[in-house]
Amino acid sequence: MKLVLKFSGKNIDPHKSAFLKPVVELWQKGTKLAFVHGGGPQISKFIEKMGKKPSFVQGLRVTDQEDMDLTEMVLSGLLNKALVGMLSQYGVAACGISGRDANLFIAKKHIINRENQLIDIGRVGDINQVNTQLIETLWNNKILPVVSPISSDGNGKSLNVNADWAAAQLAIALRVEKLLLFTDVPGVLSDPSKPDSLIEILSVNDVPLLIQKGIVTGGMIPKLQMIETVLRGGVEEVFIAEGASLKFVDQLFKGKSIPGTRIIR
Ligand SMILES: Nc1ncnc2c1ncn2[C@@H]1O[C@H](COP(=O)(O)OP(=O)(O)O)[C@@H](O)[C@H]1O
Ligand SMILES: CC(=O)N[C@@H](CCC(=O)OP(=O)(O)O)C(=O)O
Repeated sequence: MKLVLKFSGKNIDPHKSAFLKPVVELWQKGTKLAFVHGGGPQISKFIEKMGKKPSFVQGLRVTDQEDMDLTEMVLSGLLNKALVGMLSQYGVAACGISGRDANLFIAKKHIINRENQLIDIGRVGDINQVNTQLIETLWNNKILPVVSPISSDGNGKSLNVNADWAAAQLAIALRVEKLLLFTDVPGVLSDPSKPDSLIEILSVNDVPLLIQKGIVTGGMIPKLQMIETVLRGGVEEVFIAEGASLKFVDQLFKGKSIPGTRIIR
């Protein structure tokens, strides 16, 4: 079994490692795992420390060169290495890499087209090439890859890529069965103010309307925008849930439902 698992920054507490236990169990059972992580709140904290106000367009961070440097330090440095450290405490040999290592992710600059107006949000990228060689090498040596989404622009510089998109492109390139995205809400909600309005099964065809009607906003937009590409790319299922659902993940492989939203073709 092959899996890409993504944890958002909201799920990561560098001082508490218990949230990683289910990841360790999956890995120790022999699942081929690539662990992609975000770090949105942690990046924003450092940008604020510089006296700046973080800003987002369609759920993507507006990233000038100074923000890019901070983003790379926080994602590929601080958080990536904290995760590797916590996994090593559980006896797991993990290797922290970013999309820049061995050209894992090559990206081009992302331009937003809003009502026929092109909006430049700085050093933000879209991955257009994935080289999985490094991940395969790590797997072959029983080393768990921990992946920061910072990508190469193909000219030796970095681009800031949304961690959901990085996880999605990796899932397609590695031909995994499932892409599991863990966040701070129980899944996709039909009324975001009501945690009990969970949509348990969502068809990819319903996504444009959810965005158009304003039911899905903010960071949930980039999450859902890439799902059609992922499912077309051969991944069977995308699952969006709260971090706590990870401990039930075995059930998902037995075809049983667990708390969260399953998105299928
Ligand atoms: N319909 C919706 N259902 C669930 N969450 C939604 C919805 N619309 C907007 N959101 C927001 O999306 C957020 C998740 O996206 P984001 O903050 O980018 O997550 P992550 O940090 O996991 O990448 C939720 O915290 C919630 O505030
Ligand atoms: C372009 C863009 O928005 N990049 C994200 C990358 C981190 C991320 O996606 O982290 P979460 O999964 O915790 O949201 C950012 O700068 O916040």
